[in-house]
Formats: sequence, C-alpha cells, structure tokens
Amino acid sequence: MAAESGKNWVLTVTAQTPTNIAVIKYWGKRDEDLILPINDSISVTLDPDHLCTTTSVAVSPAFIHDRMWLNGKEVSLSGGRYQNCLRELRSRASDVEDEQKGIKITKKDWEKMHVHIVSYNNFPTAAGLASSAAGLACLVFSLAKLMNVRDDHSRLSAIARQGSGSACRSLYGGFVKWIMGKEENGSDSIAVQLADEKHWDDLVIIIAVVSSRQKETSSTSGMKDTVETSMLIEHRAKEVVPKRIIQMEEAIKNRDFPAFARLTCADTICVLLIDLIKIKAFTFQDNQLRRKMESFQGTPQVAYTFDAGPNAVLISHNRKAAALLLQRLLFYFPPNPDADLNSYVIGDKTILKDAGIQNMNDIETLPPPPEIRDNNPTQKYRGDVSYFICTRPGRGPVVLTDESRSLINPETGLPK
Ligand SMILES: Nc1ncnc2c1ncn2[C@@H]1O[C@H](COP(=O)(O)OP(=O)(O)OP(=O)(O)O)[C@@H](O)[C@H]1O
Ligand SMILES: C[C@@](O)(CCOP(=O)(O)OP(=O)(O)O)CC(=O)O
Repeated sequence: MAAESGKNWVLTVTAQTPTNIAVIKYWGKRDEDLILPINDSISVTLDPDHLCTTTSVAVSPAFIHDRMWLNGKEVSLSGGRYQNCLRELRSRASDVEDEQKGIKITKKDWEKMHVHIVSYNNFPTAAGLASSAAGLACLVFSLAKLMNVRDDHSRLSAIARQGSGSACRSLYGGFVKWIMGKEENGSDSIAVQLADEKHWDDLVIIIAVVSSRQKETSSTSGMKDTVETSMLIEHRAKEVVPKRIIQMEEAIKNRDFPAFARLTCADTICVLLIDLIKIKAFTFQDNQLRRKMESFQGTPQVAYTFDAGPNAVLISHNRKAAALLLQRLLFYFPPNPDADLNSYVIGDKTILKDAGIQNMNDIETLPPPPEIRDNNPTQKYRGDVSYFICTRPGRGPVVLTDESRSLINPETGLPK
C-alpha cells in the first residue's frame, strides 16, 4: 500500500474540460456497452470560459469506496459506464510519487485504492447542452492525471467514449473528428483533432437555451429507438455521412463558411427528420427566424444545429454577422419584462456591445430587421427563449494547478 501507511494524506488533481457541439452528428450505436457508433462525427469544441466542467479527483488510503458528487449532490458510480471508465483507467495507471508529501503509490496499489470525484458543470446538466460530453471527458482526463496514465489524448478519448460517446471529442480543442473505427473491441474508435481553436477563431457561436430543464428523452435512448425503428438511419450512416465527413473536413480546412453552414444545417435536419422525438426542436426551428435568416443575403450567414433537445446552436462566420444575428434574435425573442440583460445574454458579452445593446430598453427599441419588407406587424416570441449563450471555438482539457480552484477539501477528501 502507499507509503507512510497510517497517515491520512489526500492527493488531488483538478481539471477543466470543454463541451462540444457536433456539426456532423453521432446518432446510433453498433455496440451499446462499448459505445461504438455507426458513423464518424465532427464537432466544434466550445470555449470552456463559457461552458465547461470542472472536476477534482482525489485518492487517499482513508477512502473506503469510490464516491462521486455532481453539482453538489452525491450520485452513484455504480452505472456500467462509470465502472467501465474506472476499470480502464485503473488498468493503465502507473506509479505516482510525491516526495514532499511522502506519498508513493505503485501501479499495483491503484487496483485497491479508492477515489473521490467532485464535479461541477457551469451550465445545465442533462438538458441537451452536452453535459455528458464535458462531464465524462473531465472525469477521465482528471483521473488519468491523478493515476499517472501515460496514454495520449487519443487513447484517453477511447476511455471517455465508454462513458458517453460524445465525450471522446471533448479531449481536444478546436475541430474534432470521432473516427467510428472497425474493430469489435473499439480500440480504433477514437477522436482526433482536425484543427486547433486558433485555426478558425472568428466563428461565433450563439446558443438559444429554450429549456434548461432535464430532457424527457436522453440521447442514449433516443438514438437506440431510432436505430431499432428507422430504416433511414442506416442509409444516413452508410451513404450520407461518409461523403459529408469528407466535405466537412475540407470546409474546415479551407475555412469555407458557406460549405460549413450548408453541411451543418443539412446534417441536423437529416437527423431531425429521422428522429421523431425531436418534434419540439423542429417546431422551434421551423419558425420565422430561420426562414428570415436564410433569405437574408445570398450566401448562408448562419449555420444552425440541434442536439437531442430544443436548444438551438447558431454559428456565425464572424463577429459582424454574429452582432447582426444577435440583434435579430433579441428582436424576435425578447426577454420577459422581469428579466435582466446580464442573465439573458451570457458568455462572451462583447458581442452584445458590438450589437449596440447596453440595456433592456435597447432590446425593446430594436428596429425590425431589414429583411422585413412589408409593414405587417411582426410576431414576436417573448419569453420563448430562457437565455442566450455567446461563445466561440475553444481549447481542450487543462489541469488547474491553482489549489483554490479545487472542489475537494485537501484535509478531508470531501467536497469543499
Ligand atoms: N460533470 C459530470 N461528471 C460526471 N458525469 C456527468 C457530468 N455531467 C453530466 N454527467 C452525466 O451525464 C448525464 C447527462 O447526459 P445526457 O446525455 O442525458 O445529457 P446531456 O449530455 O446534457 O445532453 P446531450 O448529450 O443531449 O447534449 C448525467 O445524468 C450524468 O450521468
Ligand atoms: C445529438 C448528439 O449530441 C448525441 C450525443 O449523444 P451522447 O454522447 O450524449 O450519447 P451516449 O453515447 O449514449 O452517452 C450528437 C453528437 O454529439 O454527435
């Protein structure tokens, strides 16, 4: 067992991991336990300054079993997915030594030592904003650091994948591809970085959070139903996605926004149409705004996409287009009278400034968008959007070395 037995030392690591939004979606599994997809997917990692998971992990000889706290509440780690990740990580752990603290853990010790995991998402959990992606990636990344797992990010992505498919893409910043792989054991089903966040850093992403309540249907069960009941899903995976993946990689490489936007919208609509559970998202999407945005100027100004819920993710090709988009969004979706601007538009607030909006009155007095040519009163959707998040492509996981950012009390090994 670890050195200085009898001494209740606690060793901790804290990490921060981004979420990601797929522009070519993962939808459907060929293996439910190993979480192996039926198609490749591509995502944009979102800036963790705005949406992220922070996870602190600890090991101590005093811990009697593995425990996890999520957003302030203790949750069970008994689920197969968590257990698969923990088992994989333990089997790859290496010796850890901290001479200052007199700690020595051998590779073998990890089999019987227990960990505490304390995690916090700075955005709604299980509400269609990919909390499982950031959450499971952070769990795997932070434990890998604690356990001195020497695998590279691609190998770690294959472990995170077993926690939640989309989590494998959150091991990298920028633009990421999850290669579906062919092997039965999933060893080649890994994420790779296509380009880092600086490659195309003028993209602005605005998320319209329509509902931050827990979704009625999880992505896991939604895609399972689709695979079991839809004949179209196989056609999408075999015929449609492979071509789109090539085109999307090209669009990202060349920063070709019109191609990027067309492919993103086409893919989300394809999944929406195949998957009837998304009827709510479709209702939101099929509103005036999208049609107006599409008819506004010849080339696409905005890409839109949806995950398994009604929240819309809108990607603008630069800050100018984003400011115009935000003006239109706030014109059509003004907040309820009791809202305050600071909590109605969160994330990168400089886009608000670019849009010339400083207070609630500026929203109420926004002129109708120029594409409204007739003088008919325009329907507004006050209160239909809970809030907007402005963000951009962001970096991959990082270790937070500042002790004050740790979520674990270093004396007790329990949440602070
Ligand atoms: N920080 C975290 N640490 C560990 N597990 C987490 C964390 N955040 C979320 N999870 C797990 O992910 C589950 C939510 O996943 P789910 O796929 O239902 O929603 P989502 O990821 O928020 O939405 P979507 O995948 O549709 O965008 C939670 O119930 C929890 O088990
Ligand atoms: C619509 C999606 O966001 C689906 C994400 O599904 P999850 O990764 O949450 O599902 P599990 O692998 O069952 O945990 C599309 C995507 O992110 O590619």
